[in-house]
Amino acid sequence: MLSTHNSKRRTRMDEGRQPLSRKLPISSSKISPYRLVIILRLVILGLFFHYRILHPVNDAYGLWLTSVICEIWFAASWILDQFPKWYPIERETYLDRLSLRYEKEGKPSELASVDIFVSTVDPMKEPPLITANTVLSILAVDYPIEKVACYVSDDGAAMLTFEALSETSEFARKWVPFCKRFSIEPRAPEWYFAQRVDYLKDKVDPAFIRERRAMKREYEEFKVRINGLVATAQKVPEDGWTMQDGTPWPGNNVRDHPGMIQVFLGHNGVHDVEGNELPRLVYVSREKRPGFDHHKKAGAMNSLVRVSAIITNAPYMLNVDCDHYINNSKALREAMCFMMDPTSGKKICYVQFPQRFDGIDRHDRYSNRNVVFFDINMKGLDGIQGPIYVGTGCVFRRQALYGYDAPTKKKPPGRTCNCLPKWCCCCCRSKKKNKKSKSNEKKKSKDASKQIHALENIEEGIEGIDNEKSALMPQIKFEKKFGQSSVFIASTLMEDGGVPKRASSASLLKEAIHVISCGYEDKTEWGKEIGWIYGSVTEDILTGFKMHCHGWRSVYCMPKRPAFKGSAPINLSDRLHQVLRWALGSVEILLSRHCPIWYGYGCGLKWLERFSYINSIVYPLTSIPLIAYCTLPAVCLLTGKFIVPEISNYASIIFMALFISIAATGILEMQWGHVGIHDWWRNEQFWVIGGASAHLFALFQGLLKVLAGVNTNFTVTSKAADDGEFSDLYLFKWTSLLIPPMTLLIINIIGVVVGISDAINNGYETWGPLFGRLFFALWVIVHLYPFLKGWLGKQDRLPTIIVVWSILLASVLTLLWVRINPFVSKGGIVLEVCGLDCS
Ligand SMILES: O=c1ccn([C@@H]2O[C@H](COP(=O)(O)OP(=O)(O)O[C@H]3O[C@H](CO)[C@@H](O)[C@H](O)[C@H]3O)[C@@H](O)[C@H]2O)c(=O)[nH]1
Ligand SMILES: [Mn+2]
Repeated sequence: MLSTHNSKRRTRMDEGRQPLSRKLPISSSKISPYRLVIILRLVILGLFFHYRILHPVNDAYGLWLTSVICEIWFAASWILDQFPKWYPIERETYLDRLSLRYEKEGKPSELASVDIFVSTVDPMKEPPLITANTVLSILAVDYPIEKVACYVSDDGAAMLTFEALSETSEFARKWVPFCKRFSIEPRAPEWYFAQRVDYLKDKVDPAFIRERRAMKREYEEFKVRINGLVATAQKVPEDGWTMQDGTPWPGNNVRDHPGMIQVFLGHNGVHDVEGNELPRLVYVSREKRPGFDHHKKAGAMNSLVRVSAIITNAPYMLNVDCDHYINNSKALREAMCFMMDPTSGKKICYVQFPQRFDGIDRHDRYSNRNVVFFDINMKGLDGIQGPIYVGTGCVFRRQALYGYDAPTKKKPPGRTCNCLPKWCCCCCRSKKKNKKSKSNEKKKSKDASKQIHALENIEEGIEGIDNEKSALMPQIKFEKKFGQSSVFIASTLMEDGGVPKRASSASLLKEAIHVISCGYEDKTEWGKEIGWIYGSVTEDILTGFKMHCHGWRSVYCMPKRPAFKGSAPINLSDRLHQVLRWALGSVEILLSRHCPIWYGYGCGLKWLERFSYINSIVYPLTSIPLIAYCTLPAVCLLTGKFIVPEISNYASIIFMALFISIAATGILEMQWGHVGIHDWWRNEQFWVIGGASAHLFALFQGLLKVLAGVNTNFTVTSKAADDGEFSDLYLFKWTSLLIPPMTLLIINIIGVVVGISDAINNGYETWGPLFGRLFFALWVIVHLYPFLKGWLGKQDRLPTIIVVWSILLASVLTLLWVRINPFVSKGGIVLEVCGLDCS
């Protein structure tokens, strides 16, 4: 008896020493044929261009040239997209080993602390109830309470958000213990109560049923209070808002207000209804003044980095958009399986989770889920240097955000080397090495003591400064880098996080206000080398790119139960505006100094990773060849010319082979990525729709910004609250983004009509060549089909397909009728239409 118990304990201890996660390469039966097909496709592509370039179309030289140029561009962008998918991997985590290792019985938990950032800006577009749900899911996360702090950044300085947060903190006192007692999922009440529970099936505990009902009622009342706040916030009083204690709300002028910080939970004995502590909840609205560039979301995030460093200074942080709630309460533990791994953890800058969504129509008409990206491309990157950062659902290592290089055995941390070619870097390092190691010892002790002295002058003394880093940089250098807050600087030196114990909360709060003032970042490296990087509305790509350039690696984590879920714009116009913003962000990076084509050679960035970054910023350029290529079929049908000459047998074999290899890569990719054909097809369609509209506009706006200095703004996408099921899908808002795809659609439909009627007029011998052109035009039309659906909307309850066919049929029949009309003689069509024989 005793011995079995002992051996059990021993295996458990062994288990605790095992790795916390494992790489699962894709099985070779799936990946080998995939790679083979890619190589074949490359060869076929070579033969294809060989044929295309040597066989111009003499009577339609312009058409031929345009099409070949477009094809070359498509081939190049295919290469950029394809090769980063060469080594896809998946991963597995072992949460039980994590807790065996870091949560030993009878001892306090050794899991690392995490600061969680939520960003919100406009309470009208981002309803407070949604933000509240996100905050609740964070407060109730399955992690030691004292190790979690939630910071909400309010860029809208809205009293509504502030008061909603106050209500939320009150409701959390009941919600958090309920979640933990019954281990429910997800811990965002709106989504939890939207799930159905089958009380009969699982013999559910009657106590649970009772409490669930009571909690549901409580939540309903909470919702009523929040909606009440929203209702009163609709009309601004003449002299602005006043708070409950009668003082005016400091944020009445959104563009000109002081920094505001309020700690709601996790201090002076606010406990939940069961008497337990709650995680900290902090409201932050950074200072705004006219004449300052606030750098949108990136600026907001950097303020939170500093505030959190002063108040809690956790070594890790998670950031989520206000609508991305925690759907899997173990999400933080999942991330820690990578970050806290004693062997491989140290080199990881962030753990990115895929974005998953609620409330998207079943057909996912506008490819909102982005499944191909999240399930194929990102897994590919994970096999190279790690996924790109997508802006939300990402756990960072704080030190990696401070602009340090990834640790290596040879290189001391703290050295940065960008932009210089490798040989230069190497030679400068080897030269300096000798000198440094000699003087290092002396310098270290001297600077460190100076450092400590400087810090003791401000309120708090600091113990446990990382001597090596402070030795490398004197105080002045730190201030140039991080700004004038010595408390913040001191915090950056504590690699394992934590704040000095002697600090009084009043002085800390004063310092926290200081670091969110709008001049704080002047003449520092914030946004340039450290924190979230400025200069693009897609700050995410840039921020992740910088870290990869410093040699860090990132990790893609896909737990079975999605870790986070958010909402996405489901109507056509909002979706196009979202894609427009993303593409614009990419163009901004393309034209900036951080362009991955030029930037960061000689550092840790792997070349396939670079390919992928290049791909993610040049894709808006593809809109031009794409639009040209989609116009070609219509032109061909109208003029009776074609982009290839009379086809030989050899040529038709090549064309078929190319077509088959394209299909084959797609199919094999779907297999290893576990993506369905439907999602894949949506992705293809939206690639054309977005390319023909949003990407083109982004290109022009981006150029305007660079050439004329027109500023780009961050149009926040609205997060629908709880109005009717998908009512939004059919919402049609006019925007000029719709013009190019609309035109493409119309000219191609006209082309088809003219082509068919022409063939009818000229007898059946012309049907052969017509077939090629028709196929080409239909290819464009099927890709634009979701667009057509969105455009026609729901007004006419007729199924769209009927509308399309009736337009087509009607036109063909009309023309036919004109052709066989016995009352007119056989002149040209044009003459016949007017009904008079003028000759
Ligand atoms: O001045 C601003 C503007 C925006 N935001 C926040 O930024 C987030 C993203 O905005 P959203 O309109 O939802 O953009 P999406 O296109 O849905 O977001 C994706 O793309 C963005 C990059 O364009 C990333 O920042 C996001 O994390 C990512 O989810 C929201 O939480 C906003 O509150 C701010 O905090 N301050
Ligand atoms: Mn969003």
